[in-house]
Amino acid sequence: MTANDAVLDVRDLRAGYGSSVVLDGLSLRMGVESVAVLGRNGMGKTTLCDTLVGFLAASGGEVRLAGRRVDGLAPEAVANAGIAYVPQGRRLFPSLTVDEHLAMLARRARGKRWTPDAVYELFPRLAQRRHHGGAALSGGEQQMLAVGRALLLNTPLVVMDEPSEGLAPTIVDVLVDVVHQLVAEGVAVLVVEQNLRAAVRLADRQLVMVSGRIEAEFTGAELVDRPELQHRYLGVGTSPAPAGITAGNKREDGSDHDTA
Ligand SMILES: Nc1ncnc2c1ncn2[C@@H]1O[C@H](COP(=O)(O)OP(=O)(O)OP(=O)(O)O)[C@@H](O)[C@H]1O
Repeated sequence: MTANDAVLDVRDLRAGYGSSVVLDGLSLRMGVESVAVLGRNGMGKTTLCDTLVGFLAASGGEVRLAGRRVDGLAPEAVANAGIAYVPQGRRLFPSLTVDEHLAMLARRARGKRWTPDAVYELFPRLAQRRHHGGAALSGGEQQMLAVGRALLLNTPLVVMDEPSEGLAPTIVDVLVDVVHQLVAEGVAVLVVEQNLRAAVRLADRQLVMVSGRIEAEFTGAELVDRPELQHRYLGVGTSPAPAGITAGNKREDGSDHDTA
């Protein structure tokens, strides 16, 4: 991939909070593909997402989307430039229904690939719950809505922060299918993941973040069979991990684990 055909090209990105440096010269480049960023708790994965989408100002470096600088733009301008965000915790409005969430973006989605109807077709479960408020949805339904809302922006890049967190395996399957479908349709997907098994299924390349930089890159299921690398990069124990391998000290089956 050359600099010209990169969808996302991040160079020497620096960001943090006050005097605390979190992103310390992070570089990554991706084309139309799905890429996962893994790392222990506190390594700066959410900070990376927030900086890419303009929630947090970079203190140095560059972020280019299809060659165009987007660092320094406000979140809305970044979304308009072409990066949609599915934030950790989904950030939905508890008092708005599913329909109302999608209606907010319906006008700008008109005539494009992803409209509210297309989102309902992708997630039939969401269509059944269209008149329910955000607070009445299960964790899986909330994640579908958060993804659907991002799709309505019809951007060339979607950034997802820990999309599989707390989801039942069947919902993770749905998420994996959606990400593959997006890539097949020409949309790049950058996913931050704590869960190695989910990361391997969601993305062809896994980048490991250590101390605010990308320290290593793996492809396919390389990391799954290498406990010593998991221990080194993700902080998981050296004994064989159970069904789901989760970086740091987070639980695989989070408290909002659901079967919806
Ligand atoms: N709003 C904030 N103000 C100050 N420090 C923060 C803030 N948000 C995060 N940090 C610090 O920045 C560092 C990176 O946090 P970040 O949430 O980006 O890591 P992470 O890799 O996403 O971890 P996790 O998986 O636990 O969410 C941590 O040391 C964290 O305490």
